[in-house]
Amino acid sequence: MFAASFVPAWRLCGAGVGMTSATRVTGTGSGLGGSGGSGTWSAWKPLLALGIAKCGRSRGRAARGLQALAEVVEISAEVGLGLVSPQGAKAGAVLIEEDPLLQTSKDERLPESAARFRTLPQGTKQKLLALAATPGQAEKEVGFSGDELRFVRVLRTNSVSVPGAGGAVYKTACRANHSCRPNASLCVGPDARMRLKALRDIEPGEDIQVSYIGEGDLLRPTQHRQKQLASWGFKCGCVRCSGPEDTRAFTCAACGTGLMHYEKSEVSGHRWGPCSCCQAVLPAETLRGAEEQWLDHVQSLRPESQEALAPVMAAAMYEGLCSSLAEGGPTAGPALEGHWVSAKLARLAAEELVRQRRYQDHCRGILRRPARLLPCCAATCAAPWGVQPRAPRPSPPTSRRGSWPRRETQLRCSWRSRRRRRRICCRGAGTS
Ligand SMILES: C[S@@+](CC[C@H](N)C(=O)[O-])C[C@H]1O[C@@H](n2cnc3c(N)ncnc32)[C@H](O)[C@@H]1O
Repeated sequence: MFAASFVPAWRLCGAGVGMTSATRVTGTGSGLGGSGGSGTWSAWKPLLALGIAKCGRSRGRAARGLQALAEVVEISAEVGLGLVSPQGAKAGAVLIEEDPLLQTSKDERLPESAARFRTLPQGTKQKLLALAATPGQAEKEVGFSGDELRFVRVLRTNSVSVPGAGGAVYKTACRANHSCRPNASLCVGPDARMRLKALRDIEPGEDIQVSYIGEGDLLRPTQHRQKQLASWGFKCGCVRCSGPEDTRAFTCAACGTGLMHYEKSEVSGHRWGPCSCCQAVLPAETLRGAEEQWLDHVQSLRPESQEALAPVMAAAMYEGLCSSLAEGGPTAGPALEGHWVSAKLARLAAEELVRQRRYQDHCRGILRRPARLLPCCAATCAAPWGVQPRAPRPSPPTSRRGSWPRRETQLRCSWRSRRRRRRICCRGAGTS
């Protein structure tokens, strides 16, 4: 069905530093040549200066002569246009608030969308056609030409999924470019109104970047993320994609405390590096085998028949992982704060704990792990389960035996002993 494939679901995700941008022409409207990579710029100058000024709550700002929180600027010939924050913003600030130019329904097919496009007012058509349009699979574009072909491509490139409905396209928010460490997030309500929110403090002049892929994918290794992004027709060069791999670290089986990071190198090939603590090197096959085993475990949580059970099983697996890492042993495991498998298990486990309406404090502890792995997740990780990241802690237990449930106590103990061992190890390394 068309709707499932075209809505690229720019899902919500977290913060971090953005991609560096090259040339920047801050938008007063006159500076753009035709090199944005997306076509009909000349018909479309006013967008450049609009920033937040035309969107909902920002009307007041514009009237008071305040600067926009987000402006559309030219980033580079390759990237095209993008959003920038001229005066910076605090975490949680709404940078843009706007209604869609066009909404599509859930099971709508391309010909139906194209038919609807034909009936739109000329002004709306122009605004839609001015958005970026990545060529897609030729077979899906058969039968379209001219403006309709461009419109179909605009839909594919810019459509944002609306909860419980189909997709929607926005005039300004759709100018946000992607980063695997985004600093902003697209939040769309069931009414399709878009709020682009800062996930962390944004510096004046910094690019505003969102993630086009879901949080689950965002936690996964570079190669996986690049594959997901291929349909937008660019190779992501963000700090995470061009820097060291941050989601495939294993704990060292030799010392039980250090980490072995997966190193990306086009020249010498990809490999796991030596232990950060004892410098031991493990054969690549050992680590690959261990990783595949854990991937199988996670895959086994997938089948729909067991969907309801998945969080329960994940909680048990996560608990097992925590204790095996705490105990050390002959097999290395995916690091709690450095491997996407642990992060995924942690999130599913937290889901289960929230479902049980127990272990709220413990659950926040678990959620902090993927958040540390990818700090941008801190805000959004908690949201789906209604856990407020900054909710007050419950009063401490009177005695460990007394009020804390057994599982909680066990996990806390194993984490604590692991932390203690790491401290000892680091002290040892420092003095030798
Ligand atoms: C939704 S549009 C974003 C706005 C677009 N840059 C424009 O000029 O309107 C998505 C397109 O922007 C470009 N893009 C987004 N993020 C990018 C990135 N990190 N690196 C290179 N190109 C990117 C790609 O061409 C992608 O298909």
